[in-house]
Amino acid sequence: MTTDTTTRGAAPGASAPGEAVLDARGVTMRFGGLTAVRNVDLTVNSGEIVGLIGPNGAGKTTFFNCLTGLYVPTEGEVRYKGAVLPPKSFKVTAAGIARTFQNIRLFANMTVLENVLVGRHTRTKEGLWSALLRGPGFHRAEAASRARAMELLRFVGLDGKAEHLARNLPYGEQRKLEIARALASEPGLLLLDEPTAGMNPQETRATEELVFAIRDQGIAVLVIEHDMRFIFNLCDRVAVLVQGEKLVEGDSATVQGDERVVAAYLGEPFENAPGAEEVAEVEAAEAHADTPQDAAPGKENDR
Ligand SMILES: Nc1ncnc2c1ncn2[C@@H]1O[C@H](COP(=O)(O)OP(=O)(O)OP(=O)(O)O)[C@@H](O)[C@H]1O
Repeated sequence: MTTDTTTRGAAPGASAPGEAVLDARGVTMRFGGLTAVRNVDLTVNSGEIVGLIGPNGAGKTTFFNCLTGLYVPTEGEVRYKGAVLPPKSFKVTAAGIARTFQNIRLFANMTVLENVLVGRHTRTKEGLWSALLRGPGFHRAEAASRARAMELLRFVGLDGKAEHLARNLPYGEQRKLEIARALASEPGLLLLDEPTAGMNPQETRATEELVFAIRDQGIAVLVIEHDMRFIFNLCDRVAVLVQGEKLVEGDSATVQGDERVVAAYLGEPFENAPGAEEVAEVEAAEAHADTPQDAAPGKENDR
């Protein structure tokens, strides 16, 4: 893991321990006749990594979009550090919530450093005139922004590639760059939408460590992911959405042991797997097959 420990102090957007950073209540999102998210409550406290899991189409990304101002929920309320969120994504980012997307959304023809600098625009006070006149204030702000962007690139292990074009980075590094760009807005809450999708096991492990390091800086994290091992290793709490509703919420052991989750989600890849009775029948048949059959009447010629 390439995390630079010199950047491990509290992040600018860090919150007091135990503070409710995100408080979503009764969030419902309807698209015409389809209710994609129904009456979902979710809190994320400072210092926490919370997972959001559920089968495809369960409403996870729609819920994220309701948290980040991309959608205005049909019903319900989302608060960030006690204040109701404005219904515009750039205002949500300015308030302190940053996100990455399921499909990577980098500026492919810009450099790695430029991508992170773009992420800093909500924290840059210099206005249009300052940029046009390029006075000393502008140069100071620009130097500070570049220094912070380089610090973030060091944090995710991409400082050696600052001048590379984003499109030339390998896939796993593009995902890291997305995270660095999100961190550039100095959030108090980071939302990660499938951060390990398409990654190999080493990249997934490195992402896990990166998320822990982000949490250690005082940034709360809410993560959607289909990789269960990643989620259960990483998260303090996990909420399960099924058909738009929150089915269960709890620590990893609680969620993993919940039969409804096993049935609705964890069991899904094995949808056609035999039930307990069928397993017992097969085991009995196998045990029977292992016993010598030669003595069975009428079976001598069956082999
Ligand atoms: N803009 C939209 N208009 C209409 N229906 C939508 C829209 N966005 C999502 N949906 C529907 O809402 C439901 C939830 O979709 P969503 O993408 O939130 O699920 P998800 O849990 O993120 O799925 P996945 O794990 O596959 O990404 C789906 O039935 C989807 O087709």
